[in-house]
Amino acid sequence: MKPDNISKYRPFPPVQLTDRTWPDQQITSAPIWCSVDLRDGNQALPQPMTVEEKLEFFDLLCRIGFKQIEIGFPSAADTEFNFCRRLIEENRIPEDVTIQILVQTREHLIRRSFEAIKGAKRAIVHIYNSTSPLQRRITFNDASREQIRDIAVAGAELVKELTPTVPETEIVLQYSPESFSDTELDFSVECCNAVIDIWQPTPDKKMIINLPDTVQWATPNIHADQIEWMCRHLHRRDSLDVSLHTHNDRGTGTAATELGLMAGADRVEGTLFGNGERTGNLDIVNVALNMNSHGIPTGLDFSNLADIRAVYERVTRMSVSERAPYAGELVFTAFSGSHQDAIKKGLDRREKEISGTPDLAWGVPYLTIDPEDIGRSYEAIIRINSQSGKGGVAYILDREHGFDLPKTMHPQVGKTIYDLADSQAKELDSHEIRDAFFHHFVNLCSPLQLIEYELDHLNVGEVKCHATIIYNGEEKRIEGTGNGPINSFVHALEVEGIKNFTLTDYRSHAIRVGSDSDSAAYIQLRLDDGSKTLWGCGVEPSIEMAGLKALVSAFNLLQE
Ligand SMILES: CC(=O)SCCNC(=O)CCNC(=O)[C@H](O)C(C)(C)COP(=O)(O)OP(=O)(O)OC[C@H]1O[C@@H](n2cnc3c(N)ncnc32)[C@H](O)[C@@H]1OP(=O)(O)O
Ligand SMILES: CC(C)C(=O)C(=O)O
Ligand SMILES: [Mg+2]
Repeated sequence: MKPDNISKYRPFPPVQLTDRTWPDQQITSAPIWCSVDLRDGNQALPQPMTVEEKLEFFDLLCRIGFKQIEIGFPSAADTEFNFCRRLIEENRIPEDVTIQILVQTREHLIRRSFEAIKGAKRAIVHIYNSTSPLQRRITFNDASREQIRDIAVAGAELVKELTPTVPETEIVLQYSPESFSDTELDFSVECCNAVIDIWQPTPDKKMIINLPDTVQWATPNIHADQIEWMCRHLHRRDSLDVSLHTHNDRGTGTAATELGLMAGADRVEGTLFGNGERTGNLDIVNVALNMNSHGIPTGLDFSNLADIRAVYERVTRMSVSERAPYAGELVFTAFSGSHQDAIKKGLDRREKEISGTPDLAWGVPYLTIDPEDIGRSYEAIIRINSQSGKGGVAYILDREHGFDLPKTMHPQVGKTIYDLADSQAKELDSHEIRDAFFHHFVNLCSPLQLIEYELDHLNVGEVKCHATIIYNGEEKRIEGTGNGPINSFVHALEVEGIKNFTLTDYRSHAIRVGSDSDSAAYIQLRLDDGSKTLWGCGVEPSIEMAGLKALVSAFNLLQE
């Protein structure tokens, strides 16, 4: 921001609430959720959804588990009205779902809204008028508090009068002092209480008071103070569902909602992935999965978040940011080595500990939830670039290709792969990593190549190996004896005068992924002068041949 322009902004005044209790509260259960995707989300789209797209989105919201869905502003336009009619006339609203419609507290719009909901089994009629000093002064031309309260009262009375005109519909009433976030609290409560006094809700027939953070002017703690203050001063608190509706102007929609719940709210309005006016509405996916991550069930099913996101992106023509919590492309991806190392260790440890303890507490560094719980896979967790470490490379080779590299081989392979990523200045995908691993470590054949070998079993624990090799371009037959195939082959090389190493470690296993008939063997050799110790790998259908090829690979690497 231009420094000279700072002086035109003012701090937001704190709420006088010294005995606030919300900081000590914990969220222990889910609120009532209401999706406003089809209204607040839709009204903020450069190209609003068509009726067909809204129908598809409505079905998606029902599948996710929303029981309250604001379907639009039917009095605003024919498309909105017709959408409402189609839902009702085509019987598309599930028994346990209540539609909600929004309307300004203006007579002709309220009347039209009642026409829109005719025939619905249940509907929330949501009326609003703006209440803040800024809106009173600017939008309503210096209207007084009384004039604004009278708009709310007139709207509430008209809704009360029209309710009997739709006897087949169970009407739930909702009032929002729009721009609540910068309205004086005593005036917000005056408007709300005036409406409550007209509608006279009871604990058995509650109404909804929605307190919108229409524009976020203040920090989330102030929002929480406002909600706690309202909960203390609203009439008939036990007959109300107090509802939150945060936007995200300061990037704190989620925080404001979570603190608002701690402050006593019962209900949350928001949208999938935070679509909505300006910086958006509250992202319900975010808040609901945050709750799940603390073990709180929410009634919303995001177990296949990728499919939900795909429908959302197609019908809204918006996109989910790569860093969006839970849903973003990169949020379960660790690029840096220390993260990769910790995640691999965490997942490995969990795999070992989980048997017999299916509800073992989740505890993997850097991952707040198990990606599998929202339909994302472990394969995508770690990606490799020049910032990656040995742990990540080993993880990919293990999880995606079935190579369980010996621990002391990790630094050698990791360095080779991330040097490659660095030199190519790009991220390597899992197949490129496998290819690079094969190119640099597996079945190497220069300067030494093993063409074939046979074994004669001489005595117990003694074998003779006959092998055909090519060494420095020259084909030779060699022979040696030992206590096993590798040992006898090493002696054959010794007899030929091309052994300049000591075998220091050996490991083999069947490959778990892909070509499952193959075995992998790893051999570590140390040069006789002690200057190098390196691992090589062999991959073959026969475990014996894999071992010999691993030895040849390590030998070749020592000669570089
Ligand atoms: C924060 C939110 O998201 S609120 C929801 C906002 N969403 C929408 O408005 C989407 C749908 N709305 C629309 O399409 C249109 O606004 C309509 C069709 C509903 C109404 O259209 P119009 O009446 O032609 O225009 P518009 O909305 O600009 O009306 C402004 C007038 O209504 C008045 N007004 C606005 N809200 C209210 C209210 N709740 N009660 C009484 N008057 C109101 C304004 O003061 C203004 O009055 P003025 O003309 O005397 O200055
Ligand atoms: C209509 C109201 C609830 C609204 O969308 C807002 O204030 O943001
Ligand atoms: Mg809004």
